[in-house]
Amino acid sequence: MLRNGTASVRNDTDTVRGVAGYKWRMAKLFRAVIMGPPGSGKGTISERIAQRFALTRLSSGDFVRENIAANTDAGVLAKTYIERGLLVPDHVMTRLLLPRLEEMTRHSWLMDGFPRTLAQAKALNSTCDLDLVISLNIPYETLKERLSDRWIHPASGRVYNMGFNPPHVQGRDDISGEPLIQHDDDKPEALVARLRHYKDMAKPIIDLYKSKGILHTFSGTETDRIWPYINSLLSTKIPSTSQTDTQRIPMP
Ligand SMILES: Nc1nc2c(ncn2[C@H]2C[C@H](O)[C@@H](COP(=O)(O)OP(=O)(O)OP(=O)(O)O)O2)c(=O)[nH]1
Ligand SMILES: Nc1ncnc2c1ncn2[C@@H]1O[C@H](COP(=O)(O)OP(=O)(O)O)[C@@H](O)[C@H]1O
Repeated sequence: MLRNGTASVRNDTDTVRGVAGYKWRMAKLFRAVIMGPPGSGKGTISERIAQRFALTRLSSGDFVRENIAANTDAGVLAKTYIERGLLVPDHVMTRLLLPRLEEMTRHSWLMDGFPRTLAQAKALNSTCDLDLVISLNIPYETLKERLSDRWIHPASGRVYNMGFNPPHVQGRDDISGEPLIQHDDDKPEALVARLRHYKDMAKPIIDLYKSKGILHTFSGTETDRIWPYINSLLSTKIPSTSQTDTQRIPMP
């Protein structure tokens, strides 16, 4: 259920009476979060989930970049932190993200990159009821190998790995043909600190979702081997019409 003042849609099957006396059944919506350390495959798996289950894929990093590009107040503020390699403060992130989620009353979605702190998890919790949280548990050595081989198309956020999913033309984005770049913080020396930071921040969030009974953890070294488990879990959880907002059906 989205719980802001204006938007309010039950996050379960609901019926409303429409014009001309039809009853409409609101299809059940599905809201999920994917968590994991840097390089754990959140982006790669989110993309697969979004395609397979027709969910809207949301990325906090994309929201931040959009706001920076559009010069919104929150974007201008966020930029000052990102330029210093810092996380954006909780109150700025929630100001950026929660109104967008509240607009998505008719969509099923999967969020990548938020919440990253317990305060964010609590703010999200007060806005909507999550159905499921996926947590990826990937060994450090695997993360190190993957990230040292990761190339990004900065404008779109498309991600490549020279072994796993290389671009068609080396060093170039498949869609735009623009050059790919490597992030400094994907280098091994920065990675140890990033992973430690992730563990510290994620633990209370994971505990929270565990206590709510919505946490599902997947461990392994290869996305292709983890994916079938995620796929079969979601197949049991996501209604086939997840993206449909309403269906007109005869009701007794
Ligand atoms: N070799 C190998 N590479 C993989 C596998 N799964 C994903 N990758 C690659 C794609 C990327 O280059 C890199 C990291 O994957 P993602 O960008 O999907 O990870 P994530 O979104 O968690 O990272 P982030 O939080 O954005 O730093 O590893 C795999 O099973 N094997
Ligand atoms: N939930 C969040 N809390 C705080 N800052 C965030 C959050 N999500 C994104 N950001 C900011 O936006 C930047 C880009 O995010 P993202 O694309 O997820 O990249 P990365 O995985 O490299 O951190 C982050 O480095 C951080 O400064």
